[in-house]
Amino acid sequence: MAVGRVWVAACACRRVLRRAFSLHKPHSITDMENTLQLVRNIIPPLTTKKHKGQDGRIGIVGGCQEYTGAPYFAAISALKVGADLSHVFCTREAAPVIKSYSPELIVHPVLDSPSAVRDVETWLPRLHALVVGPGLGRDNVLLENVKGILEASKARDVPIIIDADGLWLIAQHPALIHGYRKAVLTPNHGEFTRLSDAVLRDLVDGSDHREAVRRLSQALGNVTVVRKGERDVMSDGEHVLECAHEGSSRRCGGQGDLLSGALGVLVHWALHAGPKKTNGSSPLLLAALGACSLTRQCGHQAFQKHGRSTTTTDMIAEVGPAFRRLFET
Ligand SMILES: NC(=O)C1=CN([C@@H]2O[C@H](COP(=O)(O)OP(=O)(O)OC[C@H]3O[C@@H](n4cnc5c(N)ncnc54)[C@H](OP(=O)(O)O)[C@@H]3O)[C@@H](O)[C@H]2O)[C@@H](O)CC1
Ligand SMILES: Nc1ncnc2c1ncn2[C@@H]1O[C@H](COP(=O)(O)OP(=O)(O)OP(=O)(O)O)[C@@H](O)[C@H]1O
Ligand SMILES: [Mg+2]
Repeated sequence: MAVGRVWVAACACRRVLRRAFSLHKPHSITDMENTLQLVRNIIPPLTTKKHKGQDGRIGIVGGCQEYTGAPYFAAISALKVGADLSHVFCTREAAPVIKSYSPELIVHPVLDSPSAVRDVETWLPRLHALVVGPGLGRDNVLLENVKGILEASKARDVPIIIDADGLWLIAQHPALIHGYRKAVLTPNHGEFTRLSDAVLRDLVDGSDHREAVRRLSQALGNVTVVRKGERDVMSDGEHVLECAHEGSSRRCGGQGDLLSGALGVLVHWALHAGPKKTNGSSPLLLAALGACSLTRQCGHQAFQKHGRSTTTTDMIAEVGPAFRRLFET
């Protein structure tokens, strides 16, 4: 009986997934199933043989006077997805606020200090991925420090996810990330337009999202780009994946922050899994597909319970069940 129930749940989930994902070229359903199986492959098993930190130490660079929620959402989402430790590097005055949201986060009040780059650099050898931008703001002193943090992270080969105001910085200085193959950019509609205007010489047909994302990725030297929206479209300049997994009709703030934190962990897992597990597919694209589908599944489940009052906090409460439904059934 129990086995039967599990099998039905798995089948129902597969049916949803078949409808929800498509590859750029007309690949078969089996190809899509295989792509999702590859996402499942990168998830590390839970065993008693590991030490704290092994499944992910993620850093979030962001958090200033105006925005304390965004870095919190990203950092707590990384933990809920399965990272062991989540660090937030924010300004001095944002730190006590972020700490007060959760005792589970490690919060460094360094981002507006003259020694910001050095302070973050000392942590870099211990971090598996860095998420740059949620709640960063656009203060020039902070952005200068973030430039230094990006250079230091690249020099150490640390995977970098860039979101929100981090993308504002990239639109001003695309060379900061150009050609770095361990970078993922996660623009929303406005951020994508700003980046395209800054980077592409000639206009792209705005209605062809897949081609627009592929071209932006290519122009940035094949960094992976995830364009969030009604459908999420992601590309490494060569391959294009699309995620239209059922989400919610609520557009409350913070959902992109959840996605960026989740992506930080999945990028680490995908790179750590190695080419045998990913079967030659781009690890960053697989991680992106996983993070998009998970965020949307969280939205779907939260919306079923809370309807119009759904907020990002409700979605974060769904990370565990959503993860199980998508990847562990
Ligand atoms: N609780 C917190 O602390 C949170 C803090 N956050 C932090 O806030 C900071 C700024 O982030 P942001 O996303 O508001 O940036 P920004 O570029 O000003 O975008 C707004 C512009 O884009 C447009 N626009 C957006 N989407 C669109 C769409 N689908 N379709 C069409 N237009 C669209 C929109 O257009 P409008 O509706 O105004 O005409 C507007 O012009 C950043 O640090 C972030 O992390 C957030 O993470 C939320 C939770
Ligand atoms: N119109 C839509 N329909 C369904 N899902 C959407 C829609 N727009 C965005 N999403 C989903 O919401 C999540 C966040 O995307 P969104 O565009 O809201 O990011 P954002 O603007 O950066 O969010 P944030 O408020 O955190 O900054 C993504 O998983 C995306 O798939
Ligand atoms: Mg955002």
